[in-house]
Amino acid sequence: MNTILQPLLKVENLSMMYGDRVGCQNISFDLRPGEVLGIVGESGSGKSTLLNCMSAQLKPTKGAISYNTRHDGNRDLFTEMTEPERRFLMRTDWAFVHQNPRDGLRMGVSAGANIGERLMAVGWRHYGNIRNTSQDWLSKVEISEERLDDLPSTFSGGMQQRLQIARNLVTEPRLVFMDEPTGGLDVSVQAKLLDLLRGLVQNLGLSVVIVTHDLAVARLLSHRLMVMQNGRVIENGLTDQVLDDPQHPYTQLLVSSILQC
Ligand SMILES: Nc1ncnc2c1ncn2[C@@H]1O[C@H](COP(=O)(O)OP(=O)(O)OP(=O)(O)O)[C@@H](O)[C@H]1O
Repeated sequence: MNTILQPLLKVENLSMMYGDRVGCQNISFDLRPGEVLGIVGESGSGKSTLLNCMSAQLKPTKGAISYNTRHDGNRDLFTEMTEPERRFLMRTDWAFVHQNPRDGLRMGVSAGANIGERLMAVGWRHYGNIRNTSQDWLSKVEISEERLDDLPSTFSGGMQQRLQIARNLVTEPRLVFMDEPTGGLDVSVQAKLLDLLRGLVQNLGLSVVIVTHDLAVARLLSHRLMVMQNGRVIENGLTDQVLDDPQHPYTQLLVSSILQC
């Protein structure tokens, strides 16, 4: 069988409860290689809970999540992988872009070290190569190479976010989780960042799960869209289809509220 066509990530009947409170409930879907999946919904609908479970940062109360590993095929994240194996995945095959770049960067070390550190985590040792690759990635995310030795705290919010993206993508992960990557930025900065992200995702053929409350971001980046409400997925389909012809009343409301803005 051609492994390329197999799902990279498989989520089956996933539920997460916080005591009596529902985080997310009965969620199932596959993520294929090279696919960008957008998750939208109002605040408190369960988007972050789902993203955190999928990225193994939160152990679901029920259900299964399996990942098609490079060497051992499909493995369940929680019943078949150990904690060190999950952490290794996070440093190598996976990446996580946080809404607040401060959560994804080390603010006390230089921009170059932020990028180089990820390379060292996957075994790079040659200082010159690490520095050159870090420099290349700075320019890929449109930051002047002269800023290589500067601390991220001397960067603007948009630059910090681009640095976080460089740090995450430098090791060529197969799967990238993004939590509101353009949230908290000015509209003009957002547009530029979105353009950059779209180019990188296409060129690198990344599989991405992106949580956003912004339908314009979802439309621009994602192939497929899941709409969440009260912890459940209420609509799921190709992005254009969901946004142009929403079936669920809540999605219709969401789409029409954007059109009225
Ligand atoms: N650590 C927690 N303890 C208890 N309840 C939680 C916790 N985290 C989330 N919840 C609850 O789970 C539900 C889903 O929250 P979640 O943060 O996943 O939503 P969200 O769609 O990501 O919201 P937002 O867009 O505001 O980040 C909410 O009812 C929330 O109150």
